[in-house]
Amino acid sequence: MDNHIHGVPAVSSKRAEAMSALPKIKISDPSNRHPNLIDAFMQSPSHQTQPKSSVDPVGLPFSPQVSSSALGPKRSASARKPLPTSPNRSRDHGLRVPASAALIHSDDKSRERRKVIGNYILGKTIGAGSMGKVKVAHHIKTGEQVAIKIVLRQNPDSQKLKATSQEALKAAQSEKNREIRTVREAALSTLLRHPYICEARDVYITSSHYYIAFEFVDGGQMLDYIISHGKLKEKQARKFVRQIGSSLKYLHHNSIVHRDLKIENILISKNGDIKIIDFGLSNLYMRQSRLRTFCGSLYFAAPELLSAQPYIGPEVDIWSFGIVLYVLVCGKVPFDDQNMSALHAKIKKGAVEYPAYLSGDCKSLLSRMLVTDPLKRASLDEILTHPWMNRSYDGPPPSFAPERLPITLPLDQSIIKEMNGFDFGPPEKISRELTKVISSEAYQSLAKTGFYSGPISADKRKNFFEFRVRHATQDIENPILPSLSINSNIYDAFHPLISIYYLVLERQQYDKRGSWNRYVKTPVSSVPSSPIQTQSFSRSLPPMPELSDNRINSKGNEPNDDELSGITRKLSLIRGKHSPETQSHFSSPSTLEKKSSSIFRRFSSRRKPNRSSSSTRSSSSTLQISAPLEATQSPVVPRAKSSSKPPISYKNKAGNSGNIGRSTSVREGRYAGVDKMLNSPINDNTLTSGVPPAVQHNRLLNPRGASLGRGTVADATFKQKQVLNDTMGQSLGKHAEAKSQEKIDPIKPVFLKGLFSVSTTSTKNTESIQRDLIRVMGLLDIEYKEIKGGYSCIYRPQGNIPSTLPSTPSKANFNAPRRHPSNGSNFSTDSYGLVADNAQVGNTENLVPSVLTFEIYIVKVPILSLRGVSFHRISGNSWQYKTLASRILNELKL
Ligand SMILES: Nc1ncnc2c1ncn2[C@@H]1O[C@H](COP(=O)(O)OP(=O)(O)OP(=O)(O)O)[C@@H](O)[C@H]1O
Repeated sequence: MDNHIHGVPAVSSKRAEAMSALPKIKISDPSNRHPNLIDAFMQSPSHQTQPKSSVDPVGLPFSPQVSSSALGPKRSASARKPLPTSPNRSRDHGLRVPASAALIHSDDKSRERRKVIGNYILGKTIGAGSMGKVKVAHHIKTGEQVAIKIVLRQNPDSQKLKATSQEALKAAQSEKNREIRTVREAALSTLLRHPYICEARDVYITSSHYYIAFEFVDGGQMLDYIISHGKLKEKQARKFVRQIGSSLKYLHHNSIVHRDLKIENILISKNGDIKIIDFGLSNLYMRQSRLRTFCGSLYFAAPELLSAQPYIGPEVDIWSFGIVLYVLVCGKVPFDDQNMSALHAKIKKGAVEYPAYLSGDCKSLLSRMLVTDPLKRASLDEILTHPWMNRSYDGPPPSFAPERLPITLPLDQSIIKEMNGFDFGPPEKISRELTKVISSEAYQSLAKTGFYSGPISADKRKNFFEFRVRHATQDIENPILPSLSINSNIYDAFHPLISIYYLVLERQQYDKRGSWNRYVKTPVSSVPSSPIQTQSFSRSLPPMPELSDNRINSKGNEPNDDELSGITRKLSLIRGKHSPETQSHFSSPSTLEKKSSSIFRRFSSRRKPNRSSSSTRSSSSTLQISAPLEATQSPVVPRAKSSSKPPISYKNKAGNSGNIGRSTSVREGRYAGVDKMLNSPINDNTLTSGVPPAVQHNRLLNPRGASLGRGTVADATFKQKQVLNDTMGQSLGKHAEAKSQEKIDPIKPVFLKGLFSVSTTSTKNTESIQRDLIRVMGLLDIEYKEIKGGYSCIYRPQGNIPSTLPSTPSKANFNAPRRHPSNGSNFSTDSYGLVADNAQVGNTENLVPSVLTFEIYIVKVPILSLRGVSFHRISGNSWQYKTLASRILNELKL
């Protein structure tokens, strides 16, 4: 077993020196492990224009004397969606950033000291997962809001690397794998262009962290949506489901499998469309090959993953898609149990209960998706053409894949050079392999016989089939999925190298033209006689530490990664440019969905005025939540206790139990191993490596909420406190001081596209809702403090959260997962494999539920004279959170 971490030299001693040498993206060591990255930046316009001290990307103070001209490299023009500086705009997460960079520098007071990463000023934490934290940030120049995912890098000085124990090796491997995933996520997210997929704007790498800046999706999480609405009407769900289907079609078409599709990874944009996030577990697939990383989130994981059966890829997304559909239309997961092994068994058995209210078509579709045998499970095409999917629509959702022409030789080396981050190896190797694929009989014969997107003729089918079968007999130990055995389109996941070649080419073309011709899908009927002409763009990648050889084998019992090429990994960095034209495309993807059954129509059709005039956002409606409270930082507010306990500040509580749990994904989960480990005792020593505090907490305390994220964190408690502090956005040192009701500002208009249901809106006035909220938070022992527009909350469960009180039946049509408080047991949660690696199943009563952090906003719907509450989860187990939010709604009696 190779436990050496390649290409990761020590950096700490030269960090300060390098900081002053590199102006914008400071790589800590001149002999850094990312020479390509350094080169790229040194050659970039940003380097030439920026004074040395302008920005410290690793969180050092923003230098006030920097001139505005030094702000942000021109080429990193991630300003597709410049935001107004209106104080009325939607949740700003506690950070005010003027659109003019000069404003930022006009004041050299210490209060201007902010954390800056590249072109972005970091704000508060808006999410936390197994990979790390996600913070809101604003572009220094444009004010554009982004969400920056921050992932810890492996510390080359880590003692773990020198240790020889199995546990240390495992931990080191785990960190390494986390890095690989991060790089892959960055590489993919910067290449993908789809209206329903969250796109990365920039990637920054420092000696200690990765920072991936994503477009900010500000309509909330689908999970919150479900909490607000309960289950959705099928018509409403259809819109979302079609969008998810469209995204998957695009991904699979490009040889990409998401592998972590779940309700938490679906966000809603301001204009009411979905955005899929979190490509941390995604990978490239090949029809002739099998993936062997058994990862995902347990509730959403396909049965074959639990049995550690190698898989092609798309089929596991389809299962997860089925679970998501079920959650949307039923308001609960189809397989649930507090006992881990029982839950595994249920998923593997796949017996789904369909509520009587589901339509026949919906049941029919679900029953084709939630098929335990992947060979019999519906293909994506079958799903997308299913009658339920197309009711009231003209046809299946489009993939939004751009028009493509066949690739011809010689290859464009500028593209090859940019095909980094996917473990393809050096350019020469990529070139060699790709040439082989293109020269293959199968590819050539398809190229000659034409390119078709519709049903294929028997002859063509035969060609394809023969090709597949030939390869199958050589490479595949399992039968090929019928739905994947035949290509109906040469561009459809023919080979990962081809897919990435196209994606890079399209990115280059986009960068060159500033437009993205993705919506014109014209069947190509001829083969070009010359190579595809391309323009290069900068996509420089630092080298990635090589994977060690201790990959999982097909038995699923070793750390592993997918094996597509098995060659040296390269880090990837893309600095994509984005143009307004693209934004205009993306601002209204729904226009392509001709008969969208928008659940938002109710509001959007009525209201157009009164939006922030400076807004350049294209959304047809604007979510504007303004503070009922003072805009300045408010002191920590005690619970308005109805109980006799004294108010407790965050600080007091965080010091005791600042653990954040969250339902997360199994980063390298081995569900097969899970089964084996079900009776293993918890071993703390194996848990902490490199995993964010939330995850560590989950690992320690929450068998089903844990994640197999990687990395090292030596002092979990400290980090947990840090996360809490960050999460809460201000220091925790102050004692609580109740705010009087008079301090509440009138709520400014909020315009929400259907984000409310009867359960979350009310004709009550603001003060009344606030009073109720404080009462309920006190009742439920929820710590809170006032923030702009609402409350920032921490819940540290002492026991279970009853989903309802007998006396207060839920108004929300919400079916929380069963969490029985009896016998003092705690929740078990919604995740996932690692847990089982460390937990004693059948002993769930010993598990401690995770801490939940979330926000509650009081909002106003002006035309309807309604007020309401809106939830936003920051961290903690999704289903516990869902239960708690439901309970709050019940008690509020809006
Ligand atoms: N682009 C975005 N816009 C707004 N919020 C985001 C964005 N990306 C992530 N978030 C928030 O951060 C949370 C964590 O993000 P993400 O799922 O990517 O992290 P993770 O560490 O990979 O999580 P997990 O362990 O569940 O896989 C999300 O649930 C969401 O609330």
